[in-house]
Amino acid sequence: MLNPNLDEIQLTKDDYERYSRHLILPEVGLEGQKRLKAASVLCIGTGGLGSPLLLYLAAAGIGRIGIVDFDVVDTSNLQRQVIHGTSWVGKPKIESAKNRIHEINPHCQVDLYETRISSENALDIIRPYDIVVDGTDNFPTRYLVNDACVLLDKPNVYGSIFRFEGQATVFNYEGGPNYRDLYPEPPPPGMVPSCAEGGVLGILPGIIGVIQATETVKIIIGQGNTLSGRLMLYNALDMKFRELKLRPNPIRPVIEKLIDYEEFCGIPQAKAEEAKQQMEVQEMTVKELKALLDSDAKDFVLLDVRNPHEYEIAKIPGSVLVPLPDIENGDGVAQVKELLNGHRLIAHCKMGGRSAKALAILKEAGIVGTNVKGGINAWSQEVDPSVPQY
Ligand SMILES: Nc1ncnc2c1ncn2[C@@H]1O[C@H](COP(=O)(O)OP(=O)(O)OP(=O)(O)O)[C@@H](O)[C@H]1O
Repeated sequence: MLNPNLDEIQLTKDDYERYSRHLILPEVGLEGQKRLKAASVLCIGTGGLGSPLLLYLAAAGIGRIGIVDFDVVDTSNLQRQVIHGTSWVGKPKIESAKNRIHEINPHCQVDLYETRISSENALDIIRPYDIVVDGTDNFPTRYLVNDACVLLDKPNVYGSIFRFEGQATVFNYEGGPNYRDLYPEPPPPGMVPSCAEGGVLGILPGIIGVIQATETVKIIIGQGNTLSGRLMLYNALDMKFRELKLRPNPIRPVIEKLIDYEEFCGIPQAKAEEAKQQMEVQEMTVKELKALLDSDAKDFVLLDVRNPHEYEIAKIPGSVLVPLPDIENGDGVAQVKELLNGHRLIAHCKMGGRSAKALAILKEAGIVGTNVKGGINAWSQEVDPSVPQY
């Protein structure tokens, strides 16, 4: 239970009406509603998870909400980031969120931090708030938010989503476990694909984000059993919830200060590897590819290494599909050899990364090819706007 000193907190006439369905719940009542009004919550990330949880925290009557994000609203966000509307595309997410929050509840104080939370600013940003809700989508930020919450002794309400599955829990609450008890080590860089690569059902963050909002409200009003010590797992396809027990690791290293989390998660090393891989393959622009396709040249094969369902969405005329996973497991290498039959190889994917990887594998099998810079997205932007970007 937070904010036990409620002497200074009064509800207005509008508050009584607005929160009447809370006030008649004995578990919330006047005292609980005052606690919500006195509370301050920092939401990091205003994307898939941040959107629904901010809507409900604002509607519930949280007195002060801080929002951290550096990004602008993109059209591809609108399928799940329901706090943002079409007219906000291209504008800062935090401004869009504040606008919508004040539409729902003008009494909520909203503090904006248009920045990437980092080891340099995290403690100053988090310190003034009672609870932190993590709505971000990457490992360095999750370890950073965890460690900052441990150092400042703040509860950290966690959620994450991918494709059709999500998880949620409460870290660092009343002596309970934290993120490092669940994941002592980050996964090897590149092993866990992002939602931008793997996709996500738009409704999924709504479910997980609303669970995060529920846990936040329960901590504030001191009711029910929180998810502290329990990791809730949700599968939307099976429509099943499961639970894992989490315990503080007795030999977990003590967190004494914030570190370089990009380095901890091996990201500079992964980027250097990727850059090296890309430098080692020959490249061509989409305009050069267009000129080649329009010419009489017939001495090449244009290989598309995306997945079959991406090929369904958009394709470059004349391209042949051999997905990267097939090349990785070896079957695709034989297929490419057969396709080439003495012709030269040009490869592309969505943005150029997967085709560079495919070409690096093929090179080891003695097949040298050229990568199309920027992939089909660049083709759509620079050559043929009728090809959809996704
Ligand atoms: N270190 C950070 N500081 C502040 N905001 C962050 C940080 N890391 C991630 N975020 C924000 O967290 C949100 C994560 O949400 P989500 O993954 O749904 O959105 P997205 O990045 O717009 O999605 P996509 O990658 O599919 O385009 C994003 O708005 C992102 O800008």
